[in-house]
Amino acid sequence: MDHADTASNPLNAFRICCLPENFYYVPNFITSEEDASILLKLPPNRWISLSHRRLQVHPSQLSSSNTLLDAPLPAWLTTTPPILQRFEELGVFANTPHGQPNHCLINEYNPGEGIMPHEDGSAYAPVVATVSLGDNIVLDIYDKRKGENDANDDESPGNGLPPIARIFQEPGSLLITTGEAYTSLLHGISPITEDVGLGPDTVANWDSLSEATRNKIVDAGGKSVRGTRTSLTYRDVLKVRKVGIGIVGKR
Ligand SMILES: O=C(O)CCC(=O)C(=O)O
Ligand SMILES: [Fe+2]
Repeated sequence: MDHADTASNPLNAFRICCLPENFYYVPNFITSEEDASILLKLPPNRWISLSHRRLQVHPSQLSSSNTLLDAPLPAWLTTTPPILQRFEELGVFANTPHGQPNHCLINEYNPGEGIMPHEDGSAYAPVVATVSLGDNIVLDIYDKRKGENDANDDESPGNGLPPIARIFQEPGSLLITTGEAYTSLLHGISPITEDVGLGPDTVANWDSLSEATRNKIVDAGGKSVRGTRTSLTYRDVLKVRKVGIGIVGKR
């Protein structure tokens, strides 16, 4: 690691090497106590059931034109624990229009659940910061281009080819996806009950995992059994509509 490089961009210390730019994996971004306390604060009445996961959207869903109605994110997603301050220290949203996230999608996956390969799209600045809670999970990364042999296979997002990389996310970790990694790649989570074939050659961020995690995977023969894993995916919505000002000004 180059010190000058890290001084100009603190995230450089966490870049996952050998993947398209840029994925950053920050282990222990929050403590296990903070992890547990956020899970307890998730409002039970905000879940939207989808076919292979549950979802919450804070502060609210985007409009059909991808516009966010201006409203603060709740304190349990921003200040207690001080997640936004930690983003600032790392410069996560330093180059986005609002300089900080204004939107958070929360996903919950039980064993056997997942999310199809997809891209997050142009409603957001090209930065997603994902805090993982509860348990381990593997994120699969796919090339967006179609494979040469599957011209008729529009049904297979991620072009039907195997993932180009796998990123193992421990609870308490932060994964940042930005730049080319945001715009040129797809990501997804397989709807399976255990992630298999894991090791130094198959997990892109293997060297950043805790020793305990690595030992557990190795002892299990490259396997990690899924539990319930929740993700907080922070984003900066480009179009924001302020409410109230126009009404106050009118007579
Ligand atoms: O749960 C994750 O880590 C991925 C979620 C995701 O891709 C999304 O919400 O767009
Ligand atoms: Fe996504």
